[in-house]
Amino acid sequence: MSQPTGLAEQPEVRKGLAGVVADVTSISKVNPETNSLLYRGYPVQDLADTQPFEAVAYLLWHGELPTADQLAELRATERDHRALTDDVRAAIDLLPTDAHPMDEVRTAVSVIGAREAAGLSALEAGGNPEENLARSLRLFAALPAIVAYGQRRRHGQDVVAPRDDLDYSANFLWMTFGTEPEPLVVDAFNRSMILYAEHSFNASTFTARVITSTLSDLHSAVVGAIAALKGPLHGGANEAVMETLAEIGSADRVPAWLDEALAAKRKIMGFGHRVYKHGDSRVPTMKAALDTLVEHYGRRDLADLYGALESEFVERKGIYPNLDYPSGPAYHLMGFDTATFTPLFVAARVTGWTAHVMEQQAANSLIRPLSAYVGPEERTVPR
Ligand SMILES: CC(=O)SCCNC(=O)CCNC(=O)[C@H](O)C(C)(C)COP(=O)(O)OP(=O)(O)OC[C@H]1O[C@@H](n2cnc3c(N)ncnc32)[C@H](O)[C@@H]1OP(=O)(O)O
Ligand SMILES: O=C([O-])CC(=O)C(=O)O
Repeated sequence: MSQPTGLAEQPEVRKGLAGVVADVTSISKVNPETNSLLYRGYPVQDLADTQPFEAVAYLLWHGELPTADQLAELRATERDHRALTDDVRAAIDLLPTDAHPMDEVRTAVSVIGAREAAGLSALEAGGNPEENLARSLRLFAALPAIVAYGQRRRHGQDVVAPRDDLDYSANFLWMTFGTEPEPLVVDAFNRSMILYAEHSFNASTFTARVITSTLSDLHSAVVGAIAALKGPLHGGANEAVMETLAEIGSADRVPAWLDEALAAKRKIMGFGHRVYKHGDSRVPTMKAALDTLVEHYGRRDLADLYGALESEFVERKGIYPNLDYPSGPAYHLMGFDTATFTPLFVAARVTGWTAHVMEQQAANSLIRPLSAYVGPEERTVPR
């Protein structure tokens, strides 16, 4: 066996692209020093306090908040495309009922993409800015019915038709549970959608931009982004948080559980972040929404467990919760299955992903980094 190439001769490698600035963006600014997150210049917590999610989607796509007329127009189009279509339902129904809901959502977006690009060459499918804006809005409108049907199918329940008298968040909850949602729950859900909508060059968004950079189409980029988001180091953490809390069971068991988990070098899901090292800017807003739900549903036990794990882990490791930590239990209290949590993240993040797809298309350069080769030197093939 020939010797591997000497590492000493290699250029500097930034493992995981940590600290690498890959491009510019005007969509959001993550600032770990001030622990702030801006969407198009607006603090995310202020958007969560004041805006419906549809207005934030508009902001991410267009760069400005909508006027009343622009919001009404967006909402009218959203209503036109919110029902589960037959092709998507048939594709989901082909999957095992215990398929992971992220696989259902990924498949559903693939089906929509094939429908939208039917008859187009790969180059044509890339589309122009106007077509991609329209595709983004239709996909945003279609996702709630897909996520809601996924949860219902696992419980042997049929589709609930959308209601035109309800806005995006209330209708999402209606299609999932088939009951009129309470305003307090709608408000907490709306906040979670806004907080999850966008976060600069995270792994799934970067995946979408890599795919877009090859001149592939918007739906292909979103399918790739969904695949990246599924992983527990990224969006899949909100699901894993709930599993962790269920495994621990109660607040008094936290210290012993943590002793074992840390001795086994387990990652504690919902804690830590590649960019924020002193706390995630979105956590206080989502934690406040969780507190409201805890109060509403009378679940002090869950709040105690949540608080005990947070304070014990922060004290021992100095690693803080990320957005997935409060959103997991919040979605649980709203009545979502644990496996549905990451698809909810998809429904929110599709706004940020598609905004990045359009930004990438507007100033494209093929994303193709270099690698430092550490395999065998050139050698002769045995004959
Ligand atoms: C919406 C989102 O996507 S937010 C992220 C959601 N993901 C999670 O919650 C998964 C749990 N967290 C993690 O795995 C990490 O914190 C990540 C992947 C999010 C960030 O990772 P990185 O920036 O690469 O940091 P890295 O993994 O190198 O961690 C640095 C050190 O802190 C430790 N650490 C970081 N997070 C955790 C954690 N959640 N539990 C235990 N230890 C942790 C690492 O083991 C490492 O320790 P070491 O230096 O002794 O090896
Ligand atoms: O930014 C990241 O790396 C992960 C994250 O918090 C997100 O995508 O919301």
